[in-house]
Amino acid sequence: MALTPSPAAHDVDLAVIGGGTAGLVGAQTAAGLGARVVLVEEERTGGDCLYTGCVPSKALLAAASAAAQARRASRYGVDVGGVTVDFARVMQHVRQAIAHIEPVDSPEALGRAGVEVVPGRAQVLPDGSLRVGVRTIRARHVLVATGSAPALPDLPGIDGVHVLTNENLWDLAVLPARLVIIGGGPVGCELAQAFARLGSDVTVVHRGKRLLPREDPEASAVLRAALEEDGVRILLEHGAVSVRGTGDGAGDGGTEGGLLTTTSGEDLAFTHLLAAAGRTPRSRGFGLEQAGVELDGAGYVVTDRHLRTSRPGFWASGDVTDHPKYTHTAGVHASIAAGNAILGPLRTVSRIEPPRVTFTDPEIAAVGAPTGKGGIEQAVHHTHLDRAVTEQRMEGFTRLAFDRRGRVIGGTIVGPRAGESLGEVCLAVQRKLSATAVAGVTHPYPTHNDGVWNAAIARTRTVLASPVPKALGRLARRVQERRTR
Ligand SMILES: Cc1cc2nc3c(=O)[nH]c(=O)nc-3n(C[C@H](O)[C@H](O)[C@H](O)COP(=O)(O)OP(=O)(O)OC[C@H]3O[C@@H](n4cnc5c(N)ncnc54)[C@H](O)[C@@H]3O)c2cc1C
Ligand SMILES: NC(=O)c1ccc[n+]([C@@H]2O[C@H](COP(=O)([O-])OP(=O)(O)OC[C@H]3O[C@@H](n4cnc5c(N)ncnc54)[C@H](O)[C@@H]3O)[C@@H](O)[C@H]2O)c1
Repeated sequence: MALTPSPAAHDVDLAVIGGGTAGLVGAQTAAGLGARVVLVEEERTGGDCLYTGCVPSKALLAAASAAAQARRASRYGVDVGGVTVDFARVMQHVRQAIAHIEPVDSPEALGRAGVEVVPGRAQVLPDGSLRVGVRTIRARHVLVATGSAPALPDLPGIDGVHVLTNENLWDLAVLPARLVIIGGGPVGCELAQAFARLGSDVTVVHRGKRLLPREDPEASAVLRAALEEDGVRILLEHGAVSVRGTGDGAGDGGTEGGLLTTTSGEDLAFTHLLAAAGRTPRSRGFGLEQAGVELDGAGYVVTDRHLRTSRPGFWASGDVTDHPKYTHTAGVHASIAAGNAILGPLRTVSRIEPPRVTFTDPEIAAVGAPTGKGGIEQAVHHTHLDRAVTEQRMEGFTRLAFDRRGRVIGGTIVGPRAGESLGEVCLAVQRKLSATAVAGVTHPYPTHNDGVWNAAIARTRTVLASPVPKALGRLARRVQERRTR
């Protein structure tokens, strides 16, 4: 959405720098509490999630999934015929999804919520005020919500080729013929599957031992098999060493082709190269450090549990901090930071590892304590999940982690729409529900979400079969027998 300059200069309660998810939620939270709020945005409100992250990537995956489902329909006895992908229309669908959501994040919507949007780049002055163009904003509190940018691997030759990132990918007019992706994290995996299913020849070069290294190892293995079934070539424990442009892929928005040399000495030819190798915080170049806001070694804004920075009156949330980089985390943390700024430091960030979903097929969904690390766990493999059987989608599993008191402290679900089933595990973890409590709730049959119920029931049975509950059961029976004598 285009921004138009606003003239007035006045003091406010909260100035927000950045109009992505964190900035939008922080500004609206403070305005909802009756505060006078301005939000400074240098490009367009909506941020990464709307324009270059969650929304376009999920829209692309939806198109890719349609292609994959059509190709695989014959497993159900349904023959669809040849599948053709019209990439221009796929990208039109992606833009339509963005356009549908855009008004919600627009300066007009913010204005209606009581937030004044100031277009331009905020510069923090040593006295803590902000300069935006010719305007100076003196705010009682400042929320830094400037997000992160894609990290470009520092490789010899990389300056000589056009590198795709999540920022410029959405300008592609032609489907990449040979796409090499550096990185096997969430961005690399989601986009590898999307492009492979749309018809690109995709190779992922990942230096870790497994894809999604932060998730359950079995989830990584299932995902690897799924991507390979889609035709993705996966090189694990492989780094990129250098890049050389060859010009082969020219003709698509100036993108050149080239060769990427890996640590094993292999030359991978590409028409398009995508960097999905992590993020860099946008914390430098606008006066934060000079104003006394401490950054860590990687450049993230250092915050305490109330999301205060080292400079009094300055708060931070979202990707610019060292917290997990998800839209929901950015939003929740921004709401905490803005509320604390206006009402006093009442709320702290949760210590629970936040929910996360990698939207591949199958989806990899997890929350709380990591699973697959050998704690108290209960797994249900989806060969025993009737809905998965009916859809021939039995490759996944549901694994719950428990503490010594039998409470759910984490879970991983791998399967179709696993992200939708994760909500219940989030509730159980957040509210410290026991396996017995989850097992005691009637769930509809047959659903993918049954995996959570079945795991809780299996755990409850295991606990009941252990010596102490058995002895208690015997004791209760004896008491009843005596009473009835
Ligand atoms: C490809 C991809 C897919 C993703 N998919 C998901 C997903 O499915 N689910 C999920 O939960 N998360 C997902 N994420 C992560 C999610 O997008 C981010 O965690 C989230 O957008 C971070 O929001 P933010 O507000 O911190 O930053 P941003 O959205 O980056 O917003 C920061 C804003 O600050 C502005 N800005 C920066 N500096 C200044 C300045 N000095 N003055 C004025 N303005 C400034 C920028 O222009 C920008 O608009 C994905 C990320 C990527 C890259
Ligand atoms: N569905 C979602 O919620 C979703 C989707 C996409 C992104 N995100 C967020 O965005 C963040 C960034 O994602 P990402 O995938 O770019 O980063 P990441 O840090 O999660 O993963 C990048 C991977 O690339 C590997 N790598 C880095 N440099 C390399 C090199 N030179 N050669 C080979 N491998 C290399 C790293 O070992 C790492 O595991 C994520 O942490 C996540 O929070 C979320």
